[in-house]
Amino acid sequence: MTTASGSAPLAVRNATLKFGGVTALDDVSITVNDDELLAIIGPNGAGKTSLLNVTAGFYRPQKGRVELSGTNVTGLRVDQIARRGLARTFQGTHLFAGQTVVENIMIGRHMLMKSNVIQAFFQFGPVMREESEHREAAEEIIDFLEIEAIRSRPVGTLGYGLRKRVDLGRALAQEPSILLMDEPMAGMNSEEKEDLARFILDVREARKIPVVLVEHDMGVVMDLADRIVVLDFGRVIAEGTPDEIQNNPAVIKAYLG
Ligand SMILES: Nc1ncnc2c1ncn2[C@@H]1O[C@H](COP(=O)(O)OP(=O)(O)OP(=O)(O)O)[C@@H](O)[C@H]1O
Repeated sequence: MTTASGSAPLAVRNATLKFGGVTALDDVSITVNDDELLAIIGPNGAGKTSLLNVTAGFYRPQKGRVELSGTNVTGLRVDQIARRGLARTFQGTHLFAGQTVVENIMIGRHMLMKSNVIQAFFQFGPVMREESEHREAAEEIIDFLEIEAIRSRPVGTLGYGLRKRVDLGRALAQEPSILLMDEPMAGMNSEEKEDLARFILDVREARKIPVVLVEHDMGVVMDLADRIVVLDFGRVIAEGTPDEIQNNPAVIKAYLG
């Protein structure tokens, strides 16, 4: 399935990324279709985070390209790609520990704000209206993620599972058309994993956006993914449904070494 324009929401085409002598990605191509959850798995050092970083504009591949709905975005800055609808959550979290939950979620909204300081000076009314619309959107996300009780707490005082949920809230506040999640379950206990898995399913239901999930927890991957791409030593070694991947000899070999 593709968008109305006939292009997939995200395509990475023949990306090669090298760090000195290390080839992190070697001619990697992936396509993410409308409304699907694509998981990217592979042993440590396989290139999963590098692939997300190339996609989000943190790294520019030496070869290949990244397309969002058919538009080449290779070489654009991270914020330019984010404004084109790509949001991500991070390994660990990228939140401001001293700021409250609401403030951190509002940071995601700022990406969308039209007003600048000069407008704020001359056009108080419209700017206030815009600000209040963004506050309302942030409040909806807080409801959706069931974090009302902690809305005024500094993020640094929260446990890991809740911080990850706020990070998801910050990403959703950007109103993305595609969401990348980098090892969201790492460091979580099983209850926190179940909670986050439920929210990922809810996001898909409510927003109808594709999600790209890099994750080591195979139980989570097999439960959530529509399709899986397997990387090993920077190359795609398999691609298929969870059933196909679990029975793929090349995948079993990569994991068992
Ligand atoms: N900034 C960097 N500088 C140098 N080498 C890097 C850098 N980032 C990644 N690499 C190397 O690129 C390769 C792929 O790393 P990457 O982090 O993408 O793998 P990964 O599959 O995400 O691993 P993990 O599951 O351990 O997070 C590794 O050999 C890694 O050491």
